[in-house]
Amino acid sequence: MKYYAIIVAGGSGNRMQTETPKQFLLLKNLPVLMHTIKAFAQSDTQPKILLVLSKDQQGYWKRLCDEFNFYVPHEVIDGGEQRFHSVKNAIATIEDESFVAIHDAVRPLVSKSLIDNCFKAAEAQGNVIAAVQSSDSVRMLRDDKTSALKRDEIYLVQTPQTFSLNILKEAYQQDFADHFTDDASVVESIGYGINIIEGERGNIKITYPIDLELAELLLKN
Ligand SMILES: Nc1ccn([C@@H]2O[C@H](COP(=O)(O)OP(=O)(O)OP(=O)(O)O)[C@@H](O)[C@H]2O)c(=O)n1
Ligand SMILES: C[C@](O)(CO)[C@H](O)COP(=O)(O)O
Repeated sequence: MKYYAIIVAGGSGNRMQTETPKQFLLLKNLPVLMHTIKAFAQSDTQPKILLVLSKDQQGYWKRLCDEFNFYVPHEVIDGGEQRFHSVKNAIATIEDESFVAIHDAVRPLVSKSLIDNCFKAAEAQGNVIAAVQSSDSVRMLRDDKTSALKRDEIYLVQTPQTFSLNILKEAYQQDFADHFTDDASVVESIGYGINIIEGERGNIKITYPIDLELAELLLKN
């Protein structure tokens, strides 16, 4: 069986509000994206790495690779307008029967074991996404009223999100919809049930400046 990892790094990081997009910011003296790619390269599964970058950031990435002597093999693919389109562009380049893990470039603390367990579980069940249960109480706002939700029924979704290629090819033929915030929502909308594997509390997504500070603290030397 063949294995692929699609690392999506085609975003502009508006919420981070830094001039340099967050995937290139330094985390313990190495760009965030290099930590993420290394995690996949060091996994037992050894997936082929497809890196999605917006066209206008590809030159910058090449210069960073030279500067940091970063030689992990990977193929660069053009990003799209939304995360959905970036993933779709990468899927279009894969042809062989395979399992594909899709991962946010800005989740650099993902462990090798979570990556391997996601591939194993997806092979057994067709798809799996990493998620953790909420440790906070949760409320829903609807029509100006808030109401409590049952916390143990709520999962906070992470990546990797891992699928067989044929499921992804079918799902990503759809037009984009605003509620497609991750790959599971795209796959679910054509009728597949989504399986969950226990994620990692440390597998944070760098979204706001405080997340980068947290990642610095969490990253082992
Ligand atoms: N057109 C896009 C948008 C996002 N992403 C990637 O999807 C991941 C999760 O997205 P998010 O955290 O929202 O990143 P940004 O879109 O860059 O951030 P923001 O929403 O704050 O602008 C990131 O690794 C991001 O680079 C992508 O590949 N292509
Ligand atoms: C895919 C994701 O990381 C799962 O939590 C998340 O949905 C990405 O959302 P964003 O708004 O693109 O950051």
